[in-house]
Amino acid sequence: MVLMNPVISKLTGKLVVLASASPRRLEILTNVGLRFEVVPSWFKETLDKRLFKTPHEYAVETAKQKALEVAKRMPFKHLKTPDIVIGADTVVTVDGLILEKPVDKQDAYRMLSRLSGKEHSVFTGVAIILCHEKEDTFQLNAFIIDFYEETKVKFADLSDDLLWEYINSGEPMDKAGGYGIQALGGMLVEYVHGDFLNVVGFPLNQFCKKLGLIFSPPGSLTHNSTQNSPQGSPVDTVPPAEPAASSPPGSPTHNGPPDSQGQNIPSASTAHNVSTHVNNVREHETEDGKEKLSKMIELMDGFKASKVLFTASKLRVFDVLRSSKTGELQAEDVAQEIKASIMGTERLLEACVSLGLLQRTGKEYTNTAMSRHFLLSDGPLSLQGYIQHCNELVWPLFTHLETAVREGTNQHEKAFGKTSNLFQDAYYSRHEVKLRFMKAMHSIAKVSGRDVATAFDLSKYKTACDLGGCTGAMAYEFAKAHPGLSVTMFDLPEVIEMRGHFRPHDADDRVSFVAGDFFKDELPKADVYILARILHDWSDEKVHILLSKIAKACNPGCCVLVSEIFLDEDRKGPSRGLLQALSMTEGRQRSASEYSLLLKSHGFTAAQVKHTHNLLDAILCVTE
Ligand SMILES: Cc1cn([C@@H]2O[C@H](COP(=O)(O)OP(=O)(O)OP(=O)(O)O)[C@@H](O)[C@H]2O)c(=O)[nH]c1=O
Repeated sequence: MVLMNPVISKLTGKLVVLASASPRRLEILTNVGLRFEVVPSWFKETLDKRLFKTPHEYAVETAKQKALEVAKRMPFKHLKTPDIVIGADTVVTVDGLILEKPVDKQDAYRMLSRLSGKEHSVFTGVAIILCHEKEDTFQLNAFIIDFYEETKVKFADLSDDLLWEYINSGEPMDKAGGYGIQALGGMLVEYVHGDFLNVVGFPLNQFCKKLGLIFSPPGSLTHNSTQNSPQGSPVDTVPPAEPAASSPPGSPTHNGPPDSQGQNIPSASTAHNVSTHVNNVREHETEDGKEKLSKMIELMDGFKASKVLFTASKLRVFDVLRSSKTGELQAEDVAQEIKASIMGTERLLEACVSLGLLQRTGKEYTNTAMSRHFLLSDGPLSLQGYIQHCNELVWPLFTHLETAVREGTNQHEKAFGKTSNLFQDAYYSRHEVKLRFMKAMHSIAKVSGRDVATAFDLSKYKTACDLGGCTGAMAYEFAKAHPGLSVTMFDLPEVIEMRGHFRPHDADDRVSFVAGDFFKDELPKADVYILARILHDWSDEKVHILLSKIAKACNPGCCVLVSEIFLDEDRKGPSRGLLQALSMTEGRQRSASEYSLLLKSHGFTAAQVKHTHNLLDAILCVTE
């Protein structure tokens, strides 16, 4: 590729990391020839907006925290230190409000109807972190350059019918303000003043100018950066910290953004959209011991945090808060609603605040954006089914972990008094247990389904069969993502019987249901066989039986899409997969190459592997 911008070529040979899951940012930067890795940030976008004087300060601070989280995590978790980490955050502002990504369709409607007929601003805050690790330490020196860009956009007057048609297209859901100017959303726009790509998610022009300033000849920022900032201030030193997921705002190990109660005052950026400047993060002395201790404390307390999440979910705390008129309640009111003691409820709510699950202002508790996203029982991405499964099934199994390790067996019998293994066995014969299991699988499929369904280009295929597809949630995601695809969901008769509990809002007649046992019965004919969260449950022997049946059913050119948590090739992570393995019976967790080998022996060649950064990854293998 011809590099028109000489600055981009200056980055050759450097480990550049985009700390963003946004496919648009990836595309914009790839298009100009930048070589980089994508490591999506785990920083939760929960900064208290009220603490920022302007929307762009909020966007810049969020961008900075996203990038910092990745810069801190990489030396620890990826065992490599990036040279440059880029973070960004896009917000839409109208009527003094900051609009981020809608949590559901109603939210998208609220946003879009507010934007209708008006001019609004789109701000993207960007942080560029220049890092280098001090030799033989895990300390990271970091310089942060941040800036923002503003673009004005005017929407035409939009009828409700048009808005709903647009919302039902699914496009608004992962986009700030609930629209994508680069796609269908472009139809809503009357004019754009300013950088178009800034609206799409990344102000490329200003970014390249900033790089130009950073990588300009001697005397520039980077040349000074290992000693002093241009203002003569000390080098930023960022010790490695734990990921935001396990160290949410407000927790003891958290060292950056304000927590929900505003206890940590943010280092609110004074970023200006025309001048580059360097923010000084606190300088820390190396205190390796303290880092290790806080990691230990986090591990020791991990089970308490999980149980707080499970208990608050079981008591429906998040639903109760959502249902209140204003979305906020005091501890006494919550206690009354969940029929629990005031003191116990207050402690639970306070613990939830410390874990980033709730916010508290004065005495009023509200859900955080993360909880609204994943913890409302009727939300489109609700994890409540899986949380209930973890609480009722996985938790008891883990209380017997020591015996499981000593004996090398699954502890179902000890925990539940019955030998049980997967859906067919005695334990699962109870209706409510079956339903709970299906709800768990349903929520995983809902949350990961879109990423799995869009992981590969399947446009040349006409039919798919989702083997063991449980409630059909994944099958519907495939149908939604691929307009030319009909999907057959194949599962045990008792599963198919119960699918009535999970009827989708927008049923699609391209999805059909067939009852059968994939080990015993003939498989429906299809071009694509989907195995999502199936193979890990079975031994290699059983996997071979199933794959040979699929191979027989396949015509040349057909493919198998396996979706699982893929272990790293050295089996050192991700811990999510290795922790799950501890309560497994017959099955095992495997890496992408292990799956590819299993498939290869049945004539399927691994075509592509996709790490989705969601709950499940995916591999596509094609018949030779
Ligand atoms: C207005 C507008 C926004 N977007 C997307 O909205 C997301 C904003 O969210 P974010 O929080 O800044 O980023 P993210 O997607 O959550 O990714 P991450 O950086 O990992 O937080 C980004 O994707 C943008 O492209 C469009 O694609 N088109 C538009 O017209």
